[in-house]
Amino acid sequence: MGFSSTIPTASSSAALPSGSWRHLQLSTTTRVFLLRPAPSPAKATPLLIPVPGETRGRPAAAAPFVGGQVRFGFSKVCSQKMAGETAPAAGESFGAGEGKPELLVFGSEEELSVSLAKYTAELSEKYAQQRGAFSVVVSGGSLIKSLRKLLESPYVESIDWKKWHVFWVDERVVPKDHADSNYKLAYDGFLSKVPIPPGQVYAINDSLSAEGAADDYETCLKQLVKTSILGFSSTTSFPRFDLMLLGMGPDGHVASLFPSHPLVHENSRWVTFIKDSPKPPPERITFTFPVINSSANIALVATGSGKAGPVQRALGTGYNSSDLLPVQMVSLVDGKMTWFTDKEAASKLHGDALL
Ligand SMILES: O=C(O)[C@H](O)[C@@H](O)[C@H](O)[C@H](O)COP(=O)(O)O
Repeated sequence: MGFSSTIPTASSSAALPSGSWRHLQLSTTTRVFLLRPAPSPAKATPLLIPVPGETRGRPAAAAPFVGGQVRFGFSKVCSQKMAGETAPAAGESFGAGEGKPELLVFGSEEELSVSLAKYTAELSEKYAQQRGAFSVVVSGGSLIKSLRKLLESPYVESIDWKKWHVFWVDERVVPKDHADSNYKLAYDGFLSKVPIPPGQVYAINDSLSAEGAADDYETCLKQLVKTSILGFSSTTSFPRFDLMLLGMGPDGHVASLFPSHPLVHENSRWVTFIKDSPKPPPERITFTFPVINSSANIALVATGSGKAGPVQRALGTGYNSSDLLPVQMVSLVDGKMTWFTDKEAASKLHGDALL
């Protein structure tokens, strides 16, 4: 795997197949929710969608989601729908549509990883055919382990890995072979096991300072936009990645954008740096919110009880304070956000009626 010094040429585009949620394999322990478009990044009201065949739905009145209505019912209990909306037949797409975040709650991290692989593979196919390239952003942390099912059949042999272009939403400013390196984490656990061309794996230049590495990475992204490897949002004038696979810290940080840190307000740079990260190591580079929020798709993966607080802040009601957690500032301008959670991470959202 190498640095991003070689800028690949743009590939040709092709017809776009429709990717959708209708192919998701949802277990009986998995629940799917749609979230109303948030009026502000702080507030989104989840709406229950029972899995087709599910019969244990709960009445809307029992839902701790304030204002939450059962949107589509597949059982007698969950039979309400939003005024003016048409319920799909059981088994039909759950597609939330652009702008509506979707919350998936899995019975286990294992089930989550199966679904995350399918979701990623479908987007890979979609963008490889549509644009001839698939731009994927990863974070560090447990996310990499959650991608493990992509390394198994049928995905490992069916995904067109040669179309993948891999980026980091944040990176620690350490050598690439350092134990703290997010590149090393991803390489050891994922990238070394799939045939993505090395020139399409965009690690930071680890010979530079934090400032220099951020500048270098931003320059790299700008070159890739010029060659159409990366999309560009004419709405926001920031790059538009096909998919960001993001983790979230127990403090609600995403990327290296930490609570109450001024970097969360950076609105002109594509890539910036931090030298006082509250989570070690202190020196990092990070994508900025305008870049994150210009994405076409974000999968925000949060598992375990340690994430329950920020999940509640992000998705529960009544948490639209002026002091937003970074995760509350993830708000796609024109894209689709999907939360992949387990029941522990979602536990503060709904009490025992759901789990
Ligand atoms: O560079 C980093 O420190 C990571 O990218 C970090 O932002 C991580 O993604 C979250 O802290 C979630 O990590 P876990 O999923 O391991 O909790």
